[in-house]
Amino acid sequence: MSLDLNALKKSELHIHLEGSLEPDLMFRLAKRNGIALPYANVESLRAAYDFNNLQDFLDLYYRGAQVLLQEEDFYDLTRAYLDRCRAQNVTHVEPFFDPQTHTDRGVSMATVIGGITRALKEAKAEWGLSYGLILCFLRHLSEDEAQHTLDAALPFREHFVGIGLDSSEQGHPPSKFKYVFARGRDMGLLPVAHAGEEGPPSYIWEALDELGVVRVDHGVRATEDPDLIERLRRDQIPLTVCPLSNIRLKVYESLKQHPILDLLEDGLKVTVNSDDPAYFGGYMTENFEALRAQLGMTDDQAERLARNGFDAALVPTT
Ligand SMILES: Nc1ncnc2[nH]cnc12
Ligand SMILES: [Zn+2]
Repeated sequence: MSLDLNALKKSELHIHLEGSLEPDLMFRLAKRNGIALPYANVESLRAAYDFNNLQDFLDLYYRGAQVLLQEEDFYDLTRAYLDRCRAQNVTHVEPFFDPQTHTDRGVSMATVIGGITRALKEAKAEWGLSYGLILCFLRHLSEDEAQHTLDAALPFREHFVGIGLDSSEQGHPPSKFKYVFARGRDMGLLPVAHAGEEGPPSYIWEALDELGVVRVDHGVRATEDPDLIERLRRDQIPLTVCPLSNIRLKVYESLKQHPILDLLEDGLKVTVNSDDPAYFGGYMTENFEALRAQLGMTDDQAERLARNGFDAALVPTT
């Protein structure tokens, strides 16, 4: 009998809440808010989930997020994701949210953070979930806009523990956000950043040396730079790897080419995560199952990957 990957206790460190918006909820919220979607039904929306790269996906992801308007919408989104966590024995989560995607449409920071944290607190009280929320800056926008976003979030400082960097990677190096990250660090916010998903290894170096990140999101292109691999191993910098995402966004042609298990065996602190599960065909269990089916992940490797998810957490886990 092999290990039950759904029952395995797991921690998720790389999940965009907006990326957990399932098509049926998207349609329900569109109806509730009187928003027209450019798709006739859930099936035709799902059929559009055929991406050639990160930008292709982001275009749909930002459009989908437009159905989120009221506090209740952010609550329903987060609650639905946390219900999946409970069903898959994910007992700790450190989710990202993208305030600029919402505040730029006139939705207030209070509405966004209020809905998300209500669901997180409820899950903690109901079934003992532990969590830490991470506010992400959109890297295709300017550093000034990121500074304004941090200002707008300050009244809610107690509700998030970290700052992150996401959206279109190519052409938007981490160094572009050096000052806002320095300010966030001074406030005690823990810095993380997407780097080396589509961007070159130099972006991972910048995330480490210029933003001072304590964890790298994706980071898979580190495999192109042996000195960087040595740095990540020496300092045990966690990588939040997202296998199904990397296939859907064509970072790798198939999981058979994915380096996650080689990185694990090389002594790097790699973790398994879902990224945008509603768009990429799976939550945590499905990601672990794909690694077993396609890469021959052993039970021992699954247990080490799951344990790394807890070791790499920013805040205490249950
Ligand atoms: N995989 C990803 N990379 C960069 N930005 C994102 N925003 C949501 N998912 C993302
Ligand atoms: Zn991501």
